[in-house]
Amino acid sequence: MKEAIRVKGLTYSYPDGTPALEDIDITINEGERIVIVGPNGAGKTTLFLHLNGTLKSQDNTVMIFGKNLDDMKVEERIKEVGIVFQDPDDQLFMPTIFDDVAFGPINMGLDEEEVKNRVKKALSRVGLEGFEDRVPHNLSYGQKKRAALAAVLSMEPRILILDEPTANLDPKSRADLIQVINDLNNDGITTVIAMHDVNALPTLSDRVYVLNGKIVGEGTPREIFSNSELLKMTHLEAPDVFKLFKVLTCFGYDCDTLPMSIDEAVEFLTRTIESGSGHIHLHIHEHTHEEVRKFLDSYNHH
Ligand SMILES: Nc1ncnc2c1ncn2[C@@H]1O[C@H](COP(=O)(O)OP(=O)(O)OP(=O)(O)O)[C@@H](O)[C@H]1O
Repeated sequence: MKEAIRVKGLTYSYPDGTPALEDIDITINEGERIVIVGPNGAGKTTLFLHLNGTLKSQDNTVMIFGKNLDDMKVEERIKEVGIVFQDPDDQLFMPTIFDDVAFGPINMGLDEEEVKNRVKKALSRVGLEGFEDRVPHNLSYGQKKRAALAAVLSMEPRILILDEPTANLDPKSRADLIQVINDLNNDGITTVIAMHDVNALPTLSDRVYVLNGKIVGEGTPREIFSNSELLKMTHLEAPDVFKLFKVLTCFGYDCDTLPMSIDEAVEFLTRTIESGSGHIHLHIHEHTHEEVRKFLDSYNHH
């Protein structure tokens, strides 16, 4: 498997002396879906700015598809790594959506026909067909988020980095955007996402890095959310579904199979019911109120 991103020993402090990253080691393979979680100020944005070369690192600290990022020209970098920032207003600054989505391809020196094709394709990928002449400022927040994604997709990067893609979206827009991101990943794009939304996290990641200035944890979503020490240390919460099922079934059930998302919960319940043996037995009543209380408290204190 090809390595898409390798970060080795990345340490960074801002010019005013604020330390942001310490000795970061990360390896991401092509096609992986990675989520980076961590509290506010953990260094997620700073890390992302190193991954597209906006912030400079030492030689060979950041390798993109085996090449030292600092040796790559801007045109080469934007073909490999696209970043969608948290606030779409940071990315939409032209008079029309067409201009915004065409901006990257034009700067890549593509001809007019190819620019038009790319804009059309990118807008269609995010469900904004026909939005070419719209004024970015007048779009809804959810539409702006999708337009900002289209403005990056039009450069057809092999690695897509998204900072808080699901923040402040209504449930339908959130689900739609998750689908778009997963479709892009299915087409082979490596996705690296920073998010606080732990409920959406399992639907967007194969592997998680927990960042808190340093990398303090790495593993599958299940490994991360089963590690209560790590959750406590980083003030992270497990997804609601996982917490709920843990409370309902942990007493006597195999915690390794507990669902982490609504989809997994539906699958889990269907499987359990169909298996016949399957009484989703609420063992809670067999335990004292005090035990259950303690269990819930251990979560609430994160
Ligand atoms: N331009 C800057 N100058 C000085 N310090 C900065 C600058 N940008 C960020 N920092 C500091 O670097 C640290 C990491 O910030 P960063 O924005 O990377 O965290 P984050 O994980 O993205 O946070 P959030 O979840 O709130 O978006 C913080 O202490 C922050 O105050």
